[in-house]
Amino acid sequence: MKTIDLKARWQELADVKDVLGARGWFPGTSGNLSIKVSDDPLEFLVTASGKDKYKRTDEDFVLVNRHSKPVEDTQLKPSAETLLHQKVYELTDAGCSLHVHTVSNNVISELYANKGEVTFQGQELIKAFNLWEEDAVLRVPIIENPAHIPDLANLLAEKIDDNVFGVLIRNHGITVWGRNAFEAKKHLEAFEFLFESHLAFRIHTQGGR
Ligand SMILES: CSC[C@@H](O)[C@@H](O)C(=O)COP(=O)(O)O
Ligand SMILES: [Zn+2]
Repeated sequence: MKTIDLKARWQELADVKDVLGARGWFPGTSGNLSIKVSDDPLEFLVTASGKDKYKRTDEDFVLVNRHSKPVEDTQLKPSAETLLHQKVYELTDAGCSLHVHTVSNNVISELYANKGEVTFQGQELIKAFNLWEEDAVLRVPIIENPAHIPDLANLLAEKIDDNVFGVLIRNHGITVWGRNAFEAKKHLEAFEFLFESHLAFRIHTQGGR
C-alpha cells in the first residue's frame, strides 16, 4: 500500500467525520467510522476507540488488517466494533463503513424490533439507494444488540445481502456502507432523513394516517 493512498484515505475519512460530527451524530464518544485502504490483503483505517469524535487529531484512526488488528505497533485501540466493519468489507464491495447512534435510529430500531425490519416505500429519498421504481421498497433489517462483539458481528453478517445498505442494531445505532466515502455518507444521510420523517409523521398523525 502506498503512503499516498493512506494519506488520501485518512483525509477523506477525517472530512466525513467532521461533517457527521457537525450534525451531532457522535454523542458520548459513540460511533465509529472506517475506510478501506487496500483490498488484498484487506487493510482499513478505523476510528480509535473511546475518543471524542467531535475533535480532529492525528490519532483519530488506526490502520488494521483483515483480522481487525493494528498493522503497526501502537498505543491506540481500534474501535471496539471494528469486527463489524471487517464483516462489511468481507461480505460486500464496500469501501467505507459508518456507524452512528442517533435518537432517530434508536427509536426506530426499538419501534420495529419485533418485526425484524423497517421498510420504506413511496419516499423520494429511497432513490439514494438506487431504487427508482415507483413501487420499490427499501428494507432495513434490525438485529439484537448482544454485548459480545463477535456475536453482534455475526448477526450483522447474516443480514448482509445485495439489497441491504445498512443494518439497525436495537437500541444502539446503525451500521451503513457504500462503495466509497461519498456513497456511504449519502446512504447514512438518506437513512436518517427517512427515520426522522417517519417519526415526525407518526407524531403528527398519532401513529395512524
Ligand atoms: C460509549 S459509546 C458506545 C460504544 O460501546 C460503541 O457502541 C460505539 O459506538 C463506540 O465505540 P468505540 O470503541 O469508540 O468505537
Ligand atoms: Zn456503537
